[in-house]
Amino acid sequence: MLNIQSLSKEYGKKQILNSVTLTAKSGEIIGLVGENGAGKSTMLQILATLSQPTSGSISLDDQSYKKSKKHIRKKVGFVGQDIALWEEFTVKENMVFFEKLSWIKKSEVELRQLCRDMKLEKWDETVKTLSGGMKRKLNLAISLIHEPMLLLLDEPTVGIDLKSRKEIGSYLHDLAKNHGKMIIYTSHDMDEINNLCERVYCIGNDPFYRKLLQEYGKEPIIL
Ligand SMILES: Nc1ncnc2c1ncn2[C@@H]1O[C@H](COP(=O)(O)OP(=O)(O)OP(=O)(O)O)[C@@H](O)[C@H]1O
Repeated sequence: MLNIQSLSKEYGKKQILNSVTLTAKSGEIIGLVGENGAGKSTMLQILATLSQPTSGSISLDDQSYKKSKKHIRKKVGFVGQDIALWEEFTVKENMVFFEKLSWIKKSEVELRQLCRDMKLEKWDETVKTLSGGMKRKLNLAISLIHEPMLLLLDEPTVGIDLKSRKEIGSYLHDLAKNHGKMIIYTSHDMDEINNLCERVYCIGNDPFYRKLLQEYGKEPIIL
């Protein structure tokens, strides 16, 4: 269970997140929408322990973010908007490198299967020769090596072709429903959010997003 209580974030005098309270259970996929600059990435970065909230508390499976950062990091997978890969290494070398940093060990066969699950077959190709979408698939595969229980995905499918998006969506759905992962997902693609997420939160009380969510038959939940 992820438990976020009265979470606020300010940058200087600018309030980005204002007393956010939200809980998520194993198997849930939660969508975050909102205009550019609303605070979606800020929220994910805090949940990934990469940024500190100004106030409020977070716990994952009753472990406090404040007290157990090291343990929390073992349970969280994060795919940020920026691609973070070794460009001169092959796909395989990137997977093996990040596996070495992981607390869960994986064989080469398992690492290759993770890439296949993301519809990435280019095992021996240098990352710099891959397309943007392929790099995103590799980033996603890397985020799953340590089998996180909470997966934070910040616009993970930007640039990924429609067929692969659909397949990755099914894979994420399976991860949540059959393997008990919690997933928090941001995207500007409302169809994607609508298909994947049972609960959708709007960051910032913007009438445009309230209306959009209603049009999609989602109860708008405002943060
Ligand atoms: N390190 C920082 N210092 C100061 N302000 C910041 C910092 N990081 C983000 N911000 C500001 O916080 C606000 C929220 O940014 P954030 O990246 O979370 O928005 P977002 O909803 O993810 O936007 P987008 O849809 O464009 O990705 C923005 O106004 C941004 O300028």
